[in-house]
Amino acid sequence: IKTTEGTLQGNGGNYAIVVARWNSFVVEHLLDGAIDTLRRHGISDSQMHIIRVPGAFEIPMACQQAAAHIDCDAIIALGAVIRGGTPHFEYVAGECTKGVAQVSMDTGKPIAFGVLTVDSIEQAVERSGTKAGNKGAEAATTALEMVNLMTSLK
Ligand SMILES: O=c1[nH]c(NC[C@H](O)[C@H](O)[C@H](O)CO)c([N+](=O)[O-])c(=O)[nH]1
Repeated sequence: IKTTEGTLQGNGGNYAIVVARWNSFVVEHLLDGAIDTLRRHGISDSQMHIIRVPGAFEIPMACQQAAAHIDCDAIIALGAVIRGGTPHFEYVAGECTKGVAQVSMDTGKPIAFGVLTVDSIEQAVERSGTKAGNKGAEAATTALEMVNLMTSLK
């Protein structure tokens, strides 16, 4: 059975990292995890481009513009949508998730989804470098693998 899969080897790919400013006390740890993971796989800082947006709702648009105008082989989307007791959470989390998936398919660019959608600040802290790992680091690993996969499929 022929199988193609991406390795986690460093590569010459360029990585756009779209980062939301909302809940930055958590999101900055996701960013640190993503950058550290890329560096440890041999990606140089010159292969990374950080794009900052106000909140998760703006992430899809920034991903779309990055895919269109920036030389990037993959995008890493980082943010934290924390349920604040308002229905706002549902709309923001839902639109961000749907928007990122849509942009990835429309542009053919891999977008690693490192946007936390959690019920509490504690859950967000757990997923940004404590008990439940670092979702930013995981997203960076996904991006590396997808860049290598895309190369293998060509
Ligand atoms: O990134 C987030 N944006 C949030 N809202 C802002 C939104 O992403 C937009 O920036 C805003 O609506 C302006 O368009 C959040 N909440 O409202 O809870 C949140 O938890 N996280």
